[in-house]
Amino acid sequence: MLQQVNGHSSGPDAHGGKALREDLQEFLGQEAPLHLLDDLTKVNPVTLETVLRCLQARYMADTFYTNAGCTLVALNPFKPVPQLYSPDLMKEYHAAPQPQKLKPHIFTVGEQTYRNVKSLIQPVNQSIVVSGESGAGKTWTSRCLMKFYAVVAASPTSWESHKIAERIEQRILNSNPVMEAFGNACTLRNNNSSRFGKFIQLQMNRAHQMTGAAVQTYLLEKTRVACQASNERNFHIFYQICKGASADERLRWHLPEGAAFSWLPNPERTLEEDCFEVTREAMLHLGIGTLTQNNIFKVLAGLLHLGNVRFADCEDEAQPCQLMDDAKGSVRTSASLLWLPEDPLLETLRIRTIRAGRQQQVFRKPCSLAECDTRRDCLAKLIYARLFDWLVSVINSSIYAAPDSWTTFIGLLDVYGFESFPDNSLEQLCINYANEKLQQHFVAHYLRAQQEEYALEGLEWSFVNYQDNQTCLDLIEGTPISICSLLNEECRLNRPSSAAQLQTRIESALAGSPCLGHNKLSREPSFIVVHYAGPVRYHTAGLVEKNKDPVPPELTRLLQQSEDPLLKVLFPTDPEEKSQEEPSGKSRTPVLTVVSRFKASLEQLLQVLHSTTPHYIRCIKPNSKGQAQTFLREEVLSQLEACGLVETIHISAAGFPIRVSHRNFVERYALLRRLRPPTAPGPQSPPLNEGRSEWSPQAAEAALQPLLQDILRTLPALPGAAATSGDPVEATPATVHCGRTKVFMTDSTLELLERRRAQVLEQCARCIQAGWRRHRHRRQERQRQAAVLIQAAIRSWLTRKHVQRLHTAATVIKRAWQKWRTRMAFLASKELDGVEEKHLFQAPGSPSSFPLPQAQSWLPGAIIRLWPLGLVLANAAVGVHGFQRKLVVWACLQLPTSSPRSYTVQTAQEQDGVTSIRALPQGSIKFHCRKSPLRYADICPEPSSDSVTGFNQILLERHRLGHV
Ligand SMILES: Nc1ncnc2c1ncn2[C@@H]1O[C@H](COP(=O)(O)OP(=O)(O)OP(=O)(O)O)[C@@H](O)[C@H]1O
Repeated sequence: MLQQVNGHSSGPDAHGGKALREDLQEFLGQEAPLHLLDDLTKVNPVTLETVLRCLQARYMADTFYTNAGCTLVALNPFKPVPQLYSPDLMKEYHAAPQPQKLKPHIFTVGEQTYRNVKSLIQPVNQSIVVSGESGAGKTWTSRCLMKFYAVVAASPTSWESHKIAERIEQRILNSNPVMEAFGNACTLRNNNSSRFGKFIQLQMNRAHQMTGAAVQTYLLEKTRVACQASNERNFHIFYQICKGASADERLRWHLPEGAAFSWLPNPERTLEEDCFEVTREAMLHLGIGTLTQNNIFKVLAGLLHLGNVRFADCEDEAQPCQLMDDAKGSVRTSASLLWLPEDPLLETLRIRTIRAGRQQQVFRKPCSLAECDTRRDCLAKLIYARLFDWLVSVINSSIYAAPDSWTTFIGLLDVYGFESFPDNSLEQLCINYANEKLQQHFVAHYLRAQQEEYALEGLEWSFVNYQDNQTCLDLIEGTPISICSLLNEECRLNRPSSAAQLQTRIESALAGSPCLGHNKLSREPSFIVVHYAGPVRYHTAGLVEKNKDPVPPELTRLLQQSEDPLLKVLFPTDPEEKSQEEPSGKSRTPVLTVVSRFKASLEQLLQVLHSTTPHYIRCIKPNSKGQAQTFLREEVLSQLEACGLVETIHISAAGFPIRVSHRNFVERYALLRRLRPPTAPGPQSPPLNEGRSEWSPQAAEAALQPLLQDILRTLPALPGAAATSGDPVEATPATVHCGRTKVFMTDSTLELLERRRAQVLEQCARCIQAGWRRHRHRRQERQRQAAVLIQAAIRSWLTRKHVQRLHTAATVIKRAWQKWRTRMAFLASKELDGVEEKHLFQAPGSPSSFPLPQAQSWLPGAIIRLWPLGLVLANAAVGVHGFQRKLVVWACLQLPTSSPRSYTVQTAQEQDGVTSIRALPQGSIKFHCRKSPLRYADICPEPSSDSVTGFNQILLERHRLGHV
């Protein structure tokens, strides 16, 4: 059963078949919800058959994406699916708190990588490997992912940076139609097949905005320029020019309507990729102006005409091959379009120059017909390959970001899928070699590493057998002897060897390899390599030549003579290059073969991949005809087997795809200990850099253990949290395992841990906020108290100053009052003295004549007693005037009415005041009452019983009475 599960069984035995049928019957019971299973790991049991049924059910229900553990399986719908890639859906996945909870989609992978970059968990850089057969949808998927990043990684803060980001993204997206026009072609398997591998690095700045990109291409199938398989086409760009050029351009490029070109097969087929305008527009956006574009298209037209150059076989070997009659015009047109001199062009195509001897003597040897054709094809391939590389460099410089402007990247790898044709050659060997390498990377990343690590970490784990392709890789690229080394050796020795000889050499040198096979029935010399995806037979004919990819130096020299501005850029006169391109047979410099160049670029790519967190999208082609709603089980099955998907599902379902070192785990999740009930104090986190002098890995591990256990003890809290998410699988207790140096967990556990961590961080943030508010309140309170204190001190100081001023004023008043009183007393006494004297010497019979002793005895008392009352009454008698008033005053003063002449009262009510009272002795007493100008004169400073006081007091009272 296990063998079947892993797809290794050669044929089901009776018992296995019965068991499988039973399983299937059980499974059939669940068939109804089959299309609802988002993850193939939930299919039970995980067999090719059940996985296939699940995929088919989903495909028929128009559900094209399914998870397979850590991999996303993408089925090609072969029809436009509205809303499946809409910007709204992109935003929905981007905004989702947990995109994994949404339906499986390439946007889930895109969002996951984007969040990983943001989380800064090592390794920060991400890569997405999109693999699958030709036509399975790799390019489509990469394009959609680029659009996704263009939408989500473009939320810059300022308008200016928004514009810059938009421009960069637009350029990155514009690079697609240009590269597809020049690098894609219609093949038997895909109308828009990428004939090159592509790794795009989307570079992001600290704010996680896309600031630039870099494109690396691999192994362009340049032979297609000059040689196309039947029913296939040349690169799209040739058809675009021929169909889309204006009348004027046709004239300039010598492309009349309906012209036949031998390198332009099947021109009658019209594809949507033939849109010339789209390519021109995109080139313009990438900074390739109309002039340069026209130059490029002129050169391409020149290549088309070159393809029409035909030679006739010449019987005399000493003579160069003659041109066919109808080819003369083609040579002329081609030479003029490539801006090359016509005769040297023709001569270079037909005559070989050989340098030999110490003096490097030059010999000229006419080429055979086959050689002429090869040289012509080589010239075209050389120009096209350089043009493609130049375009990639222009695209790169257009989307380039300075190294200090980006910090992280997401890499998108779109490589040609595994290929197996009836006739396979060096191209297929390289492509399948690349796929083997990527498969190994995948295996190393997910399967082998996982299992080896489990064993190392002491985890009990029932291992799954997986197909290790190292033996196959050893056969292809191993040292000291492998297919690559043997091919390179042939090129280096430059010895003439037939296809059969090469086959024998490979078979004898690598006889011990289990992955090398031989088809004895085949008439053509070949060898078989048993790849992880199946055996492929490679023909040895032409293998060495293709590997050499020889460029006759005369061809390069010829192109260096061109006056064409573009060709001048593509073929600069560089002496170093010249010496490299002229390897003599005895040269010791290692020959740069196609295989060695490809191997080097592949190793570089794998280095980048190894330094990133990889994600895998396996594209599956439901049928080879490109029809919608057609699911051919056999074809899908072979693809599932080829990509080792079932093994992946099986191991991912039961394994722990997440592993974190103890140290990182403690660093990140130590705060979860806050979730523990406060009664049990746990161990304190040791400072991670403490005690460097005595530091040892073992000691550090030991120190981390209690902490780790403490954190893991908080995990019983997790099922509760899981329950809220509504997924009972998350509540499984055995989702975390603590190994010797690492903690292993499932995706769902990691998700829960992250959620809990976010909760704790939120609590912490709240705590900090509360603390800060408390602190701020306290500080404000202290400030308020201090202000009150200062205000009180100032007020007290001001009051004291005020009282002092009052005191000084009172003293001044007191002094003035005393002075005034003394003066008044003096004046009064003086006046009285004057009156008395006057009275004494007055004639008898005057109205106020009293006997002196009597007057002396009652007068002062009467004055003192009566004047206040008199004044009061005098002033109180409001409304009484004239004599009546006098009478009132007299009455009040109890003056003797019998002798009215003895006193005089002068009132002036109309002025609110008493002018004077004159009483007995006549004219002896006179009070001058006047309102005091002093503010405090109403207060008697030192009242004494016998002093005359209260003038002003009386006046004030009177005044108040007047107001009543
Ligand atoms: N998600 C999709 N929705 C609709 N059509 C799709 C989708 N994916 C792929 N296709 C269709 O399938 C065709 C082939 O896809 P694509 O060119 O991406 O394949 P590929 O794997 O890149 O092939 P190759 O390796 O030959 O370049 C596309 O031209 C398109 O018509």
